Amino acid sequence: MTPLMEADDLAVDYQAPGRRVRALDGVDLTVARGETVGIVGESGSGKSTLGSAIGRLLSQNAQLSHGALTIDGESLFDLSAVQMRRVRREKLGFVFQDPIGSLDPTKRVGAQLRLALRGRGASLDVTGQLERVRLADPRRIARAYPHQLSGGMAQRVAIAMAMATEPELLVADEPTAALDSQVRDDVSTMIFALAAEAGTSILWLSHDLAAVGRRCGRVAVMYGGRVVEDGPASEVLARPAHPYTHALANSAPASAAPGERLQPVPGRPPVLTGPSPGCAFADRCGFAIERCRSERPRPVRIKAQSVLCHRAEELAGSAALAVHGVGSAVATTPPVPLGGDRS
Ligand SMILES: Nc1ncnc2c1ncn2[C@@H]1O[C@H](COP(=O)(O)OP(=O)(O)OP(=O)(O)O)[C@@H](O)[C@H]1O
Repeated sequence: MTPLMEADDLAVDYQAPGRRVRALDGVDLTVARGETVGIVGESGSGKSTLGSAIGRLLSQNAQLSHGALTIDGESLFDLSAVQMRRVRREKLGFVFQDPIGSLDPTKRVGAQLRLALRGRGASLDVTGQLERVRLADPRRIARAYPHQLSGGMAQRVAIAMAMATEPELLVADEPTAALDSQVRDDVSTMIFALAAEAGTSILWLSHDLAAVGRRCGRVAVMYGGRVVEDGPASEVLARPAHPYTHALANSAPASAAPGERLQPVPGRPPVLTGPSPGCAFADRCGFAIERCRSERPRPVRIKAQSVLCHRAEELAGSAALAVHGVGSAVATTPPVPLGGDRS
């Protein structure tokens, strides 16, 4: 069956002053209908570029270098602007980190919600849409301007807009990172519940491994603009098969026992100016051999995981990649199931 979303060897560059930055260096990833996929990785690994590419919402200085991105079999970079707007309207929803910045500051919430819903086949019942995202006193909220809302309220409005048409895929780029910790969990729970009701797949871009492990069925780990490990969240986070996932999982806050110091991933992530000749993690990897620096790894299957590492088979199951903590947090909480396949 055609996957809902497929990135095939997707490479995207940014032209920055005086240099070119390769943000995506051959991403391979699929999202099936009804799946919840978390994308994790350090800053600069390419998560937001991938999320924006899915809506063809990349900044003007971005350029597709090669590869393809399809939604429901339609190749996004081959569509006209009109066709792309249709795909966005009918199939995609987006929620970003900065909720107030994603709303129009000059328009009342109700007016912009109505504008966003018009022509999208969604209910124009603005109050009802605000109630769905559990906003108390929706009439008052509809009359408010974005600056009169708290971050949590504004994010709920943005979620109402994104979910009103029951999109097939919701791309959520760190949607709770700017919120207070007590609101964060409520907002995440609500997004996953609304998606489950609507049968919407989720691509959840996040730094928070533990939250991804609790909420997503699958996790894709990005490094240097590639997906270096992909598989069931409980497996990837508890029994990583890529040295980078291992380092990341051990640096995640949930992996530290009380009083224990986190072990940051040693070194700094790369800023690529072109295709990486080998594994982009080689300079920071304790297991790297010469081949890692000169030959790009191809995907290897390790149990349910797909891994980009020359030494994955050798390292599989060894104590060298044991994770403390974050994996057990994941294993005890099954991900929220989605509402089923709409095809
Ligand atoms: N508009 C831009 N112009 C130039 N370079 C950019 C631009 N946007 C992103 N980059 C660069 O592209 C690379 C990937 O960035 P991206 O924002 O996609 O990563 P990320 O994993 O989402 O990071 P974060 O978690 O910090 O949001 C980085 O090296 C970043 O500096």
